[in-house]
Amino acid sequence: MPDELDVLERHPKTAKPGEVMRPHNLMCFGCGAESPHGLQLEMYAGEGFTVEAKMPVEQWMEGGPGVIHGGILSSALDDVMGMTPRLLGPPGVTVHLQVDFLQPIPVGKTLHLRAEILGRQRRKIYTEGVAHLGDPERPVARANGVFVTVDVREHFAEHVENSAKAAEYMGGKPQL
Ligand SMILES: CCCCCCCCCCCCCCCC(=O)SCCNC(=O)CCNC(=O)[C@H](O)C(C)(C)COP(=O)(O)OP(=O)(O)OC[C@H]1O[C@@H](n2cnc3c(N)ncnc32)[C@H](O)[C@@H]1OP(=O)(O)O
Repeated sequence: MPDELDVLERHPKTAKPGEVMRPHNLMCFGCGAESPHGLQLEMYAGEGFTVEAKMPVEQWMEGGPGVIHGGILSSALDDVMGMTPRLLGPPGVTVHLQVDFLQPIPVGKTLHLRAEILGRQRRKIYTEGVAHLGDPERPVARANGVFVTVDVREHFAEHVENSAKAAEYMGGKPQL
């Protein structure tokens, strides 16, 4: 993370602490409530520059026998960290993701996910994510992500027709 950082300020219209945050997109693999094969994470704004979510570790998420697949865990951390730019204003897309897997995460447990903005410089938002199984003092994974804010209309213009929600997005009435 660079030394010279911008001042962080919560956007006046962002969710207040304890409120649910709108999904990136109803079909988002991480947070989309209509994504049929997705994680369907419900995210809550926390205090300061934080976002929280809980994810039951289900059988279909298995990687090694009885434990979560690392890619599923990475996706969940990516998406929770990826929600934090919304606390400041425009959404950001992941440009860098790093995950440390500290402990095996058993199927049947509930994963507690928390992301926090560490700093911002221009369009770059530096974040960290932590996962635990109920005891915040015993993290099972840690992550860092860098997100770059984008003008969503411009950024997705070339690809939005591939979305399952293309008609709504292109009709100018996105159901976010
Ligand atoms: C119509 C539809 C409505 C839909 C409404 C939905 C809205 C909701 C959307 C949100 C969705 C999120 C979903 C979850 C998170 C994903 O899953 S996102 C998916 C994976 N990520 C991607 O596809 C991003 C691919 N990358 C890109 O498209 C381009 O790299 C970007 C991000 C647009 C940046 O390109 P650019 O605009 O040309 O900017 P660029 O100057 O290259 O970089 C900007 C700054 O970032 C830095 N940077 C770039 N890459 C890196 C890197 N890898 N590491 C560190 N720094 C970097 C640059 O050095 C530069 O820094 P400064 O010059 O300011 O110091």
